[in-house]
Amino acid sequence: MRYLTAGESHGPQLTAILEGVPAGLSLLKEHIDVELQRRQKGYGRGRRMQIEKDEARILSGVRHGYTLGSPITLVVENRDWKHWTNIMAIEPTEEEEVKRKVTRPRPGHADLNGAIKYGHRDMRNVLERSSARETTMRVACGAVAKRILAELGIHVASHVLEIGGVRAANVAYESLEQLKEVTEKSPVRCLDEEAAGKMMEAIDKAKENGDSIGGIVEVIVEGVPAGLGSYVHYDRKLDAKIAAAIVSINAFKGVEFGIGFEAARLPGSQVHDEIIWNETDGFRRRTNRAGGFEGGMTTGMPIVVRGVMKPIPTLYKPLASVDIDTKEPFAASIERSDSCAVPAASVVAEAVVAWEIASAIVEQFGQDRMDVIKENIEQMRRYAKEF
Ligand SMILES: Cc1cc2nc3c(=O)[nH]c(=O)nc-3n(C[C@H](O)[C@H](O)[C@H](O)COP(=O)(O)O)c2cc1C
Ligand SMILES: C=C(O[C@@H]1CC(C(=O)O)=C[C@@H](OP(=O)(O)O)[C@H]1O)C(=O)O
Repeated sequence: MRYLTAGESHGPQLTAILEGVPAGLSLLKEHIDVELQRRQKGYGRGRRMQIEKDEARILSGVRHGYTLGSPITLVVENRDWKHWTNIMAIEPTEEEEVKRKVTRPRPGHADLNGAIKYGHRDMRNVLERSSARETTMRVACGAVAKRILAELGIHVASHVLEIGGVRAANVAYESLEQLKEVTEKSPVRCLDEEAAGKMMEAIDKAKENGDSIGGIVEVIVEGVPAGLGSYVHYDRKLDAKIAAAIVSINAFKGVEFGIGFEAARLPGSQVHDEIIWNETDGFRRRTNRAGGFEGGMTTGMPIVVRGVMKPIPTLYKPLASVDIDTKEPFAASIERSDSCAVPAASVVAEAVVAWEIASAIVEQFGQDRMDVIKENIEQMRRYAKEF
């Protein structure tokens, strides 16, 4: 499966075309809208999220509630477009252009590199597309992937582990259902209520100071059979694909699986997961420090992947920059901005991970039909149990 997204942040709409989604998947607009709304929540976001009410329209590839196997087109309207029509669609006079042009690149955003790469003297032509508004469509595509996974008994959830240096305690959760219940109620999508309060304080403080903060999110996937992905080529390793998907999210700079970077500091005896066997479950691991991957393939244990999000680049107290026209030093331009988008980004992380896993399943277990995929995956599960 693959998808492309299109659309400017302040243009009329966002579009995604999804290719290779199997036929016979039950898919309703509501399945997508629930996920879009989850992405819009989260403490620390700016005023834009009060303007937008993201909902999807399904324009192709679905009939009477089921996918057809043909390309699926999804669109989401930008409500903010009506405030930006002038700037986005009407050609300015020379005088207006000088006033409107964005010429002061923000450190940490795509402005300067994008302007150099595409030859734009008005960096609005860069920021419109480099904006994380695009993650709306990644969540829409992820919602379709989650529908595939749910039909196969595979479930995805996420939570926020850290914001601005405040770390959640290792709160054990009973099940993914319970984890979802708690995180959906938390304004910062955190399992640890006490830490959540401190995270919100840290966000308030950053905002007051005209600053921004980042954090760490964790995505967990349960029910994935062993042997998904492959060790035979670099580009068939599923953990590598997931790592790329996480780092492709705007402002994500690092990724780890299981105990992650901690593995560098521990001896092998405390890193690798011992193999056990019993009649009912077949092979399992005693622990899951590997986070569900060995050799680019799933182990059958839950997938646990974390992503690091840097602080938002747009600061109300802007950093030093240089005007690209005058070459004079200036404070970078101030665009309306979030102070922290880590909770929202955890929903995006879920979506991109779900997409990679669903794609690997469709590729490995029969590409065209949901019923065939279901049968094949059940057969693989039986085979692994009896192995
Ligand atoms: C959900 C979400 C919301 C974001 N909101 C903002 C924002 O309001 N202002 C901003 O400057 N950057 C925001 N970002 C981050 C930028 O889009 C990102 O830093 C920029 O595209 C540069 O890419 P890079 O940080 O991956 O190098 C957001 C990111 C995400 C995931
Ligand atoms: C619009 C979204 O996020 C935007 C991501 C973003 C950026 O630079 O990445 C900048 C802000 O855009 P604006 O200047 O219009 O407020 C965020 O609001 C969204 O998540 O839907």
